[in-house]
Amino acid sequence: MKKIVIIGAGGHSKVVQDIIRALDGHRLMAILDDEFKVLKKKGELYFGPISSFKDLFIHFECKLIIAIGKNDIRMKLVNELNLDPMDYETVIHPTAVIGQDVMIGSGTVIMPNVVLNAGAKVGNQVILNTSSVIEHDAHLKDFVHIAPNATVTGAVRIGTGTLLGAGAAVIPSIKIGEWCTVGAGSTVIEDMQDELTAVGSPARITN
Ligand SMILES: CC(=O)SCCNC(=O)CCNC(=O)[C@H](O)C(C)(C)COP(=O)(O)OP(=O)(O)OC[C@H]1O[C@@H](n2cnc3c(N)ncnc32)[C@H](O)[C@@H]1OP(=O)(O)O
Repeated sequence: MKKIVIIGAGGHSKVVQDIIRALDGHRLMAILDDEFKVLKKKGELYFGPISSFKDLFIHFECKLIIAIGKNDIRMKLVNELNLDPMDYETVIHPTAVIGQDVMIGSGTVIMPNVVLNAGAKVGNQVILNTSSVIEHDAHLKDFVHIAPNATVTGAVRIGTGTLLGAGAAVIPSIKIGEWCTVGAGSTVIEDMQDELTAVGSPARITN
């Protein structure tokens, strides 16, 4: 039975907790967030500040998930914790459909009803949120978040830390840079350089 420690106690964490409960062979052991001051067991679960993961790692063989939706904060924490990628659990909801020759990085969370098609590559600490579709041969770098119902079509490239908003779509072979934001419901039909925001259909740059 894999023991799972979740960092983060917000809305995204609630969904990740549900996924762990839905997975055979996994047991949720702790929720860590700096809103908790000291490590304490309540019922079946430990609650404590983020730093208390070290105590848990000493006493138990466990894996960590950073369940924080904001890409920059997730990256900051990964850098601060400086752990081996093997210390992070990669989570795939049982209803997700995963194609052949797919690569999925460490700490990545794949939510219910996601479709990840053949030849896709997904980096570390990525969120593929509920019912998103990642088509064949698309490549997503680390810390990307594909929000619910968004569609990444064939051979698209998405850079580190980019958020594709809920229900957004990207047409085939488009390249989106690092730390971009695509508004909810928008349609990206042209390449985007780093650190840009685009909204609308077709999506237009707003910064
Ligand atoms: C499980 C979960 O909940 S996952 C959550 C995933 N998150 C999302 O999907 C949210 C995505 N975020 C958005 O769509 C936001 O609107 C952003 C980031 C694109 C823009 O946010 P802000 O910077 O606060 O922009 P603001 O609201 O001031 O709008 C700026 C302009 O863009 C327009 N705009 C903003 N968002 C959109 C959008 N999604 N589509 C079209 N136009 C938009 C506004 O109407 C406004 O236009 P105006 O200048 O003509 O009045």
